[in-house]
Amino acid sequence: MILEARHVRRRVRGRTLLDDVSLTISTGEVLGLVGPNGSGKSTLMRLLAGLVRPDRGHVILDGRPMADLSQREIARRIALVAQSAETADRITVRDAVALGRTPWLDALSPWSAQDDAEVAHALRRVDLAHLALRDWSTLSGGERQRAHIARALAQTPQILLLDEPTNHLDIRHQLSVLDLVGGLGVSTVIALHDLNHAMRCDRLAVLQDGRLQALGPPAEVLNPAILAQVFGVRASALIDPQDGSRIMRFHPID
Ligand SMILES: Nc1ncnc2c1ncn2[C@@H]1O[C@H](COP(=O)(O)OP(=O)(O)OP(=O)(O)O)[C@@H](O)[C@H]1O
Repeated sequence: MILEARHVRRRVRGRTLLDDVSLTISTGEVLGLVGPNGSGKSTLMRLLAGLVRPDRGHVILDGRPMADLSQREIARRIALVAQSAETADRITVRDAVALGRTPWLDALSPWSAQDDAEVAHALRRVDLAHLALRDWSTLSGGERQRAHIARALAQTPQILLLDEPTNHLDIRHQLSVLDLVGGLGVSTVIALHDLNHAMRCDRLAVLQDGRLQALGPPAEVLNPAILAQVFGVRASALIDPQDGSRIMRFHPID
């Protein structure tokens, strides 16, 4: 399953939010999307999810223009966890996650034991099985975030789009979400602000003012020129003595 943006542009009320962005998400890769606030990451996510259409260019899913696919066909292949995802209040966590099964259900395929198993598995993966019967409205921000990820996993997508999935999470759950994403084997686009977290991705796309500034392996993409131009910082690299991995410390450029 390959998802591709070809020269997409998105304008809203005379403002260009994305301009001539082209990228391909290959099977099984984790593509990180980074860029300053307002650079167009969420807009690109929504285009890739088929929620909005480009007014120039195309989004192509497995060789077919997204515009030719029904929402149901898209939802069987792509799951989005949006930044401010909301769910109706009077619902248990389990039922909220079960909504992820919707694209797979119809009169000929009613809810089955298989759907139960997918929901239970998704809840376990995000460490929420113990809260399955809780009322959604009682969850903390981070628990909600993990429940949204579980809902997306229950959808069993071939492509997962995660818009800043770690932003409400404590450090342990941030790491567990990143480990989970890395181990899923599902093509994933993940918008991140923490550039050290972004280093774990297979490739990075850097957006600035709606334009793609760089695309490639993280160590190449987050070079001094891009860090200065796009993020307004310089980095010093430190080596973790425990495993030899490289960590960046950032300093503002005056
Ligand atoms: N419907 C809209 N009408 C007008 N401007 C919009 C609309 N939606 C988004 N924008 C603007 O488009 C730009 C890109 O927004 P977007 O949410 O894609 O950025 P982002 O990179 O995800 O930002 P952040 O890191 O702050 O979440 C922003 O300047 C935003 O204010």
